[in-house]
Amino acid sequence: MAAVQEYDCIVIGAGVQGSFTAHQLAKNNKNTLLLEQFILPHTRGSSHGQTRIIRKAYEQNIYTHMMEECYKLWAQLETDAGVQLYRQTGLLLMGPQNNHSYKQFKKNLQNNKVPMVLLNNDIFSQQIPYMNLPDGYEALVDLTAGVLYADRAIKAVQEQFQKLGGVIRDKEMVTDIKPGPVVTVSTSACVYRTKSIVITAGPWANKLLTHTGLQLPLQVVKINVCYWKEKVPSLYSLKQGFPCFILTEGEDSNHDIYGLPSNEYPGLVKICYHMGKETDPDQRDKQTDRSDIDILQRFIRRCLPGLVPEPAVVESCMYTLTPDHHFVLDCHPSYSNIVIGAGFSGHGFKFGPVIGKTLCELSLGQVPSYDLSPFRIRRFQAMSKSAL
Ligand SMILES: Cc1cc2nc3c(=O)[nH]c(=O)nc-3n(C[C@H](O)[C@H](O)[C@H](O)COP(=O)(O)OP(=O)(O)OC[C@H]3O[C@@H](n4cnc5c(N)ncnc54)[C@H](O)[C@@H]3O)c2cc1C
Ligand SMILES: O=C(O)[C@@H]1CCCC=N1
Repeated sequence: MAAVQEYDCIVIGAGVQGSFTAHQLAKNNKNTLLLEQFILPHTRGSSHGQTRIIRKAYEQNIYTHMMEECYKLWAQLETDAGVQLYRQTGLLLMGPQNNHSYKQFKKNLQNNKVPMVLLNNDIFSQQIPYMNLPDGYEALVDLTAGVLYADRAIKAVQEQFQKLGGVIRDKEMVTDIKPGPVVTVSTSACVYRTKSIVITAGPWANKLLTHTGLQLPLQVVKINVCYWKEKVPSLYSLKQGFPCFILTEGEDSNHDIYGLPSNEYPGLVKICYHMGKETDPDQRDKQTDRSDIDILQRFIRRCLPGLVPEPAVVESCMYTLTPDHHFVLDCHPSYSNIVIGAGFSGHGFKFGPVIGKTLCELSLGQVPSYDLSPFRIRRFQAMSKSAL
């Protein structure tokens, strides 16, 4: 039988959040192990794929504030790794006139002096040809926004972690956690002992937390990641200057619709609905609901006449939603040496560097750089069922 191995810290889950957390711990001279259940890279969680939107446009000040530092940390990673991870495109935000959420986005951008432009109907048609602004909608552009090259980013941060002596073990599923002043972590291959653990297991968070007697009010949904063909190649391409976009609360939908310019698959534009149907993460492909695609087709027929209104490619990804769609960044209520990063609710990628820094601070018992009250577990109160 293999000897029990010891680490200062073990991070469980090598998606974007676990990878940045492990890197940050290694930067703080902690002997760190990053465990991943699947062979890396894989496409079965929430962090795979080539692109994600990065933006400062948020309704809540805390996110815009965190993004200030995130942009700097993304740039630092680009320099350290010698790869381009960010491409500025701007983010076109469209919302119904007098809509509370849209007004809040605008106000928050203005309060934070984020470079942006307001588009009236005439300017909209000049600046964003081949797109129709829905009747009664307003539009603005967050000029700081753009595309993150997601799969490159994860590879880069994992390589930086390993350069600092960090260890990644993939194809090693955590099967048990025994809390205590020293935590015992059992996997499909080994047993480890460590002073502290960080759980960044994405859609599997509650499955892992069972071992610690905690369940969070998380809902896992499958997202149909749809790519739509341009009728004329490059009409909506990154090279032609087409921006990322978000349509807040579409005319016939309760959730946002968002898109990125064609780039990763030439001639195909990624446009998705910001909600999906519930799934067990281990049974993702059994969830075959496509009602979101009907909503997207109606939107595309009305607003993007240069796209074929039938998805050319549909891939799968998962969101792990909290009831308020804010993250969980906290210590376990009963064990201060178990730190949890979960519930990134479909908008966590861009925050990876700051999430990593924050979870590392919690793990080291340091005062967090940000006010974490919106992200604390206690906000769920009655909802979180602690078996302790
Ligand atoms: C379609 C889609 C579009 C998105 N668009 C954007 C966007 O434009 N901008 C943005 O900022 N965000 C976006 N997001 C959200 C963002 O991608 C997620 O918030 C982020 O990837 C979550 O990362 P994570 O590390 O928490 O989870 P994951 O990436 O799922 O990582 C968790 C990891 O833990 C591993 N794991 C779980 N259980 C175990 C175990 N027992 N043992 C070992 N390993 C385990 C899993 O295999 C997995 O690799 C999008 C998400 C999706 C799905
Ligand atoms: O986080 C993002 O920017 C994207 C787009 C809006 C909905 C969710 N993810």
